[in-house]
Amino acid sequence: MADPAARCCCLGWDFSTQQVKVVAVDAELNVFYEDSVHFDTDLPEFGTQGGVHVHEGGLAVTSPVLMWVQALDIILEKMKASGFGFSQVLALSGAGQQHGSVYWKVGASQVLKGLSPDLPLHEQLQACFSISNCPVWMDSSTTAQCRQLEAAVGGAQALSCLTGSRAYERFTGNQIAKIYQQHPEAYSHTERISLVSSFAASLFLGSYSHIDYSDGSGMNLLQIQDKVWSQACLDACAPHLEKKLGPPVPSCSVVGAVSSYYVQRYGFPPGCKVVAFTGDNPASLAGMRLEEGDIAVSLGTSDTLFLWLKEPTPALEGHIFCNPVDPQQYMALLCFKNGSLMREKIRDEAASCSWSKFSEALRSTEMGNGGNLGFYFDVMEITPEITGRYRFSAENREVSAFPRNVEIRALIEGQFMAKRIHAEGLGYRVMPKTKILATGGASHNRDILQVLADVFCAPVYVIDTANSACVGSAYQAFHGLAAGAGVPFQEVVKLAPKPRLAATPTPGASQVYAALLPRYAQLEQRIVSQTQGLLE
Ligand SMILES: O=C(CO)[C@@H](O)[C@H](O)CF
Repeated sequence: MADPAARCCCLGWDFSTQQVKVVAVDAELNVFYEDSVHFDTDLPEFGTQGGVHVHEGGLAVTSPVLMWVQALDIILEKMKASGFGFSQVLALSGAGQQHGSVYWKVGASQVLKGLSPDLPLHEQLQACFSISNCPVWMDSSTTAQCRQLEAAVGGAQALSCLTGSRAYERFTGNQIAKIYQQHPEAYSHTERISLVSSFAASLFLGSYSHIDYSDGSGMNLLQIQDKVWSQACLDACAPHLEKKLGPPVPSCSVVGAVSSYYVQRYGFPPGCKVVAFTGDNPASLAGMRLEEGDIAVSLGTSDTLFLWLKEPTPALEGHIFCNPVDPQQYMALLCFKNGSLMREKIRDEAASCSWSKFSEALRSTEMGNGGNLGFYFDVMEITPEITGRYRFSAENREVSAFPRNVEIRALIEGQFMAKRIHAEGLGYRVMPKTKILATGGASHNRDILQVLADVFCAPVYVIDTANSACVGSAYQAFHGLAAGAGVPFQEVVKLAPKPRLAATPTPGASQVYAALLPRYAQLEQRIVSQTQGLLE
């Protein structure tokens, strides 16, 4: 790492599920410093596993808010000990795990405002939270509250049209409703409710930071078209909620400057700006520098799609958020649970546990797989809700098995056709300038990427997203400094390292999949209907 002591820079923070991470990015958009604090190993006194506590019954999942505070103390002390040049920091921004919520006790704002630079944060904020263990995105204990919210606004689709998603257990409005119902005292002693992102920004500001439009879209409370809280949703969750949330702001807003605590204790410049923090996924979209028409595919345990949308079509699956880098546009997330574990199972069954044999099978079978289509959901799929394996011949006749090589291609073509069909269901359209950015384990397999390029008929680039939320936050900090002059995000980040081209569409791919995609969609709907017992 180059000398971190004397380079003008912006900091990007990520308060994620398992750690707090920071990167420093210089004016040429090079990352020259990074550090992290892992909750389980660096703060063992909190007794978390994977940064969380899973409570009895496995539905309620929380994290101790003071663990997050103390992690910030530790990482700042590590940076100080390494001689980091805090005086060169022009601005900072950050990300937080989405949907989690923090409950500031009445009077906490005065403590935040008057922090003594002689003491660490966690010693001074001990009594500032009305809820010590914050619900996080892994919580699924609010099904009743989800049904109540949907009923209050006219149903699941109505809620999706209003807030970008139907009700989900992890979404913050439902979590707040549960706390109001089960801990009314704590709720009444709460003067401010933050997301993890705006909580982290508040620590730097020394006052309550606003919730940004993008992370606020993950609450089932924000009207994503008008960018204001939905009074119907607020009222359905808990009383006086608008006052406790404060007004939402655009994600590239400068929300203030670091408090004197950071100037005196660490040497930050008094004018160091704080740009609104946002959710980890919106920050990752910024870090990947997605543009209109692009799609990012994270090929991991679950496969996650990040979409840039101009005109969203809210649905009963997936999530539409306000776009973090262009307030007039949107982004969407689609999660496919049967990702790499499904690919590994078929590799073991049909390619003798060998990725090279798996790749050989893809190279030795034609695009379109002779019209054979497969659906492989060994765990209950999210998008859509199906489980089981289904195979169909070119004549749409269900068959019990495919030859090994056909099975392998049917899995990969099916996974990617599903992604394209459901992305288009949310309003996504492949455009002439579309780039597909691939990341995650399977993005190292060029033959898998070739199928992705063919199904989408678009070039596939590979990027390293290890620090995408942090790097995206640092880019947002630079963008917040420039946005005052109306400089668009893409202009601010044009010097950033470029992704590497990995695959381009095979000639004729467009015709092959134009024929297969509607068949795949019809067969998928047939399976959904059968699964839901709607067919006799
Ligand atoms: O729940 C999620 C998105 O909706 C997760 O990706 C969390 O943001 C992870 F922190």
